[in-house]
Formats: sequence, C-alpha cells, structure tokens
Amino acid sequence: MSFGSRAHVAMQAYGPACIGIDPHAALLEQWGLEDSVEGLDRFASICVEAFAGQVAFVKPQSAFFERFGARGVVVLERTIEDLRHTGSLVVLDVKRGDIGSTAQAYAEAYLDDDAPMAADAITVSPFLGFGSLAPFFEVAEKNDAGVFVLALTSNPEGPEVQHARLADSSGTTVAGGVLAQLADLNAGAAPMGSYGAVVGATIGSADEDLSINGPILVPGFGAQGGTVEDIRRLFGDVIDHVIPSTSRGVLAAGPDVAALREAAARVNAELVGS
Ligand SMILES: O=C(O)c1cc(=O)[nH]c(=O)n1[C@@H]1O[C@H](COP(=O)(O)O)[C@@H](O)[C@H]1O
Repeated sequence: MSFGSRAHVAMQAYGPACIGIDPHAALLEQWGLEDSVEGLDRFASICVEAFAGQVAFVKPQSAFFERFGARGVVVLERTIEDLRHTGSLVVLDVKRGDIGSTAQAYAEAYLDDDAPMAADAITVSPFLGFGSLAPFFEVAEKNDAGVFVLALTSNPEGPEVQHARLADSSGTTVAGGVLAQLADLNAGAAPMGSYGAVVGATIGSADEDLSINGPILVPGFGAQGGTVEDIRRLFGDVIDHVIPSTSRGVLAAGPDVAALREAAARVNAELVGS
C-alpha cells in the first residue's frame, strides 16, 4: 500500500498527530538522564514504548542522534527498526537534498526497504531545485515510501528564500512552486498521494495554494508557538491532510511512559476537536 494510503489509514485510526523524538540535551537532563549515548539510548527506548502503535506518526530527528557519532546513529537505526510495523509510521527527519546522483544514494539509504535505516518517509530540502529531488520520489515510489518537501518552514528565516519569486516571471513564490510540483506528483491519487509538503504552524498566513492532494506535515505546533487555531485558520478545507507535528510539547511530559502517552493523546484530542 502506498505511503499516502498508509498515512490516511493511520490518521483515521489514531488521529493526525506526529510526535517528534528530539533528544535535546536539556530534555535528557530533565528526564534524569546523562547527556551521553547511554542517556540517548534510554530516552529513545522510552519514546518507543510510549508512542509505538499509539500515534499515527513518529518523527525521530536525526541531528540529536548524529550528535553522538556512530554510536548515536546505531541508536537511531534501532529506534527506527523498533517503531516500524507497529502501526505508527516513521518519518525520519533528515532534511536531505543534493545533486541528483548523490540524492540517489540518500534515497537508497533512507527509503529503500532493504536499507538498514529504511523509514516510511523522510524530509527533504528543495534548495538544489525541485528536479534534483527526482531520485527520492523514484525510490519512494518503488518502496511505497513517502517524501516530505520543505515548502514554508516554521523558522523566522524561511521567508527570505521561500517567499522569493521564481526566475520564470510567473510571479509564483519558491514555496508556491514546490507546492505546485507536489500537486502534479500527487494528481489522481486516492485517498491522497505520498508526496507531502512541510508547512509550519507559525507562518501566520499563506498566499500559496496548499491543496497538493498529499500529506502536509505541520511542525511548529506546541513549543514554537503554533496553536490549533492557527492550524484551523491556515489550512481551511485541506485540514484533512494536515499532520500537526510536535516534539518538545509532548516530550516535556516524560520520562513517565503513561504521561507521555497521555500528552500525545491530548494533542490528538485537541486536533480532532478542531
Ligand atoms: O521538517 C521538520 O520537521 C521541521 C520543519 C520546520 O519547518 N520546522 C521544524 O521545527 N521542523 C522540525 O520539527 C521539530 C520541532 O520540534 P519542537 O519545536 O520541539 O516541536 C524539530 O525536529 C525541527 O527540526
């Protein structure tokens, strides 16, 4: 089953939320863990216990594992493995992007089902041009995986690039161009396509057309200030495709597994109530 279909099924079953695994040094300390690979390992295991099969999406942030070098990456690899096929889909947040031939290798590393780090979907950056992402879409297609492309990111620096106009004199913004290309890739897919956009909950408003017939990952919800009201206002009639994503907002409830689960359930209840 395609990633788009699997995402749709998971959202129906659990609610739309994506919970991020972002083991910040401050959170390790708050959870009474050492800022070491052992602490990381324990943090990740608690997250797996709390979220696997409980929420539609879990998003490990690779950076916080890479911080510990090869041993941290081993923990990431095991975390992905433990989360996959539990009902929760793994969105690995690695924000990759490079010239096509290198993009091919990244795609094989994260989206080929036989790869040690294979996830259900990854995040990618379109800064080398949308066309450079083709290998990600091709490998994803072959493996029923998904790809989330940065469009309107949640950070305040994003607009300087994303609101710039394309060189083709159409007047379309860079973000609008990304969204239009995703809509083309997802055309005709039902219940939705596998190629998603990342649109922050904090962006205020969007002039771009967000109807891409694919999933829209919405970080910035929670710790960065985005609210359910923001999501409702921003996404209007594409709200069914929205996957609000929060990391610190839920992780702050740890290390108690029941408390983490409850915090994740509260996010879903709040969103479904919208
Ligand atoms: O791709 C992402 O997930 C992402 C895109 C974006 O525009 N903004 C953003 O915050 N993120 C990621 O989402 C997570 C946000 O974490 P919290 O702010 O703790 O909820 C981090 O792992 C970010 O790297």
